Amino acid sequence: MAPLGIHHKKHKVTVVGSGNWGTTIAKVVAENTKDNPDLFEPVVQMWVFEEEFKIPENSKHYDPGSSLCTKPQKLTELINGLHENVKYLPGVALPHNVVANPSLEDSVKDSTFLIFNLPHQFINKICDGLSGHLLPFARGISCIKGVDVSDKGIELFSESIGRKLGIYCGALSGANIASEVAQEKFSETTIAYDPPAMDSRHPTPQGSPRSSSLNLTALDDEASLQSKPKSNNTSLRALPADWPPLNHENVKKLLHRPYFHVRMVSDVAGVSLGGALKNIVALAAGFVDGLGWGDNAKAAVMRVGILEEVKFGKLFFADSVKTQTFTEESCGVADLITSCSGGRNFRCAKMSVQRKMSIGEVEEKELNGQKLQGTSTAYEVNAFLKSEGKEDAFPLFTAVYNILEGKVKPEDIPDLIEAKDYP
Ligand SMILES: NC(=O)C1=CN([C@@H]2O[C@H](COP(=O)(O)OP(=O)(O)OC[C@H]3O[C@@H](n4cnc5c(N)ncnc54)[C@H](O)[C@@H]3O)[C@@H](O)[C@H]2O)C=CC1
Ligand SMILES: O=C(CO)COP(=O)(O)O
Repeated sequence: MAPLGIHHKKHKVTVVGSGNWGTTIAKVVAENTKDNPDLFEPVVQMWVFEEEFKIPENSKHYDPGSSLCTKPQKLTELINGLHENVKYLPGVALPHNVVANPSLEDSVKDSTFLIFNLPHQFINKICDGLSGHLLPFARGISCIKGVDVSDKGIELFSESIGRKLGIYCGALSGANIASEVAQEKFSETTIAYDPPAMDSRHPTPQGSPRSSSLNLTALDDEASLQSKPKSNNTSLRALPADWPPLNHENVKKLLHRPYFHVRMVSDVAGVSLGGALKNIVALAAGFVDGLGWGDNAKAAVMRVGILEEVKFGKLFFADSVKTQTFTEESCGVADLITSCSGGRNFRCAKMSVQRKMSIGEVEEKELNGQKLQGTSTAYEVNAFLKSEGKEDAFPLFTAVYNILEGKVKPEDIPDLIEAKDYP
C-alpha cells in the first residue's frame, strides 16, 4: 500500500452514454483529465450505443466525393475520425482524448470513475451488461434525469446504479441545456457526492450532511456508520491508497470548468429529484405556452411545479432531502427555469399543442434520436403516486399525466392546479 499522500496510480474515467448530454460531459471531463495529469489518465472512454449514421449534407464534414459520406458509417468510427459526435452533438469539436467505444465491457475496463449519462429508460439494461465488469472499488456519478419506479417502489438512479453494481454513485444535475454547455456558454451545476468516509481520508466538512443510503464495510469509521441511513445491503470496497482520494475536491477537479461551475453538496436525493421532476413541469409549461397563454401562465405552472418537487422529496425521501437544494442550488429552481424556457420537453410539449400532434410524434420528428425524459417520468411518477394513494396531493404532476393520457386538456390546467391543500 502506498504511504498516505503518495499515489502511484491515476483515475481512469469512463462516460457511459454518448447522447447530447453524454457527449457534452465527455468533452468537459476530457478537458479536465488533460489539465490534471497528476490525478487522471488523459484518455476518457465514452461508451457509445453503436448505430449507423450518414453524415448530413449540412455538416461541415460532408464531402460528396468521400466514401465516408455516401453511405451510413458506424457512429463510433465517425466520432473517433472526425472528433465530433455528428449525430447527437453536431458542430462541436471534441478533444482528441475522448475515445468512442462501442463495447460496454471494454469501455469500463480498469475505470475507477464512471459517469452514467444516458436516457433513463436504458440504464437498467446497461447495468445488467456492466455487472461483474467493474473494479469493485470504482465510484460514479449519475447525470440521468429520471426516477427508477418499479412495483417495489421508487429509487433514485444513483441508488439503483449503486445497488446493482455494488459501487458508490452520486448525482450531477443542474440548469444545463447541453448545447449551451458544449458551446462553453456559462452555466452552473450541482454535484451531490457523499461517498463513504473511507474515500476521502480527510475529515468531512463541518456541517456536511451524510445522506448516502449505502451500507459501509468494516473499513469505514464508526461515527460515519452511525450517521448514515442503511437502506440496503450493498457493501462497498475502499479505494486502495495507490489512487488519489475521490473526495469533493478531486471530483470537482474532474467536472469544473471556467464555463461550467460546479457546486458540491451531499444531498443526493434533492439533486436527483430536482432533475427528474422538473421534466414533468416543463411539459406543463410547454402545454400552456403552446396555447399562447404567455409568461404569466408559464410562471404559475412553474410556481406550483417547484412546490410539488419539494413536497415529493419531503414525503418520499424525508430522511435525506433538503428543501434548500431545490431553492438554492442549480439543480432546483434554476433547472426548472432553463428547462421551461428552452428544454426539449418544453419545446416538444409546446409543438404538440400547436400542431395538434401527440408529443411522441413530435419527439420522433424533431429530435433526431434524442429522447424526452418528461413523458415517461410523468407516467412513472403517476404509477408511484397511485400506489401511494397520493395523486390528489400532486395536482400538476397528475394533470400532466392525464393530459398525456388524453383524459384532460391543457386548457384544464388552471382548474386542475387550483390550490386545495397548499397553505
Ligand atoms: N440534453 C440535455 O440538454 C440534457 C440532458 N440531461 C439528461 O441526461 C440524460 C442523457 O440525455 P442525453 O445525453 O441528452 O441523451 P439523448 O436524448 O441525446 O439520447 C440519445 C442517446 O440514447 C442512446 N440510445 C438509444 N437507444 C439506446 C438503447 N437501446 N440503449 C442505450 N442507449 C440508447 C443513443 O445512442 C444516444 O446516445 C437524460 O436523463 C437527460 O434528461 C441532463 C441535462 C441536460
Ligand atoms: O435537463 C435539461 C436542462 O438542464 C434539459 O432538459 P430537456 O431534456 O427538456 O432538454
